[in-house]
Amino acid sequence: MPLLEVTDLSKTFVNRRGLFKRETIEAVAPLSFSLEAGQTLAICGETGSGKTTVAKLLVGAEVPTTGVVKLGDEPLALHSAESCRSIRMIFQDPSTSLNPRVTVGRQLEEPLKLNTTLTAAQRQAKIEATLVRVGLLAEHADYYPHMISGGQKQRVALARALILGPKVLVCDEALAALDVSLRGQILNFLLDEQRKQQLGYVFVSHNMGIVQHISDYVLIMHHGQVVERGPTKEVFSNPQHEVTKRMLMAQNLWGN
Ligand SMILES: Nc1ncnc2c1ncn2[C@@H]1O[C@H](COP(=O)(O)OP(=O)(O)OP(=O)(O)O)[C@@H](O)[C@H]1O
Repeated sequence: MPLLEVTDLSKTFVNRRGLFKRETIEAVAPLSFSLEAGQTLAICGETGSGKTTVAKLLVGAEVPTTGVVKLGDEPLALHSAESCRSIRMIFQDPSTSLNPRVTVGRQLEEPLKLNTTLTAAQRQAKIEATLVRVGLLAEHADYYPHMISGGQKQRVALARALILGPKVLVCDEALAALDVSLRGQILNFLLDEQRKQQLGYVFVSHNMGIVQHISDYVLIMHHGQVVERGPTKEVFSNPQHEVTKRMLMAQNLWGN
């Protein structure tokens, strides 16, 4: 049985234009896919293709127009404790996703307070262990975000995503803001965690180099539709759709 099974997930936004006019945007046309434990599915596409909307639908940050997300054989209810614990998201820019006025420790404690029955001492121990797990120090719990570097902030974001022991991580351009060497370190960490914990990753990115390195399967989106899908190796070595070819060529990964 797949770890995550998505059936006919779609999102249509309705924007008001003036008093009487409405404009509908089909950001994601009905989309189905499944993800096995320990595997990575990449969702790629150019700007505005619907990638981020898919990521937000998976973690319940947007309400779907249609569709079901199942974790194992259970449909996930929006904002249920189970979905908050099991599917966690890492955003592109940790400097905007971390609260500048709250210490790292308190930001990590928040999901524990909301989703577990751990005592204060148990929460503290969990926070320190998780900071060490992502390559930081226990003392970083007392720091404010402005006191640490961009790479360390991304590790805090990882710690916050991992602290509840999720089964699926959704990474939306999570490495885009990092320089190449930090990106390599975080990528290796993600791959290591995946191997140890059998995590499933949904990796949203327009960086085809990273996608090639990290993913087993790939979906290419264009204007809300999936235009190409398959095992990453096959799609990258023999792209069929114009958009896939264009993205690979633009990043010197095909046809040169
Ligand atoms: N809250 C919203 N209200 C109205 N339209 C929206 C909303 N969020 C996204 N859209 C529209 O849905 C479409 C898909 O947007 P989305 O952000 O998912 O694309 P994307 O592929 O992630 O793009 P990018 O790489 O630029 O982040 C776009 O046309 C966008 O303008």
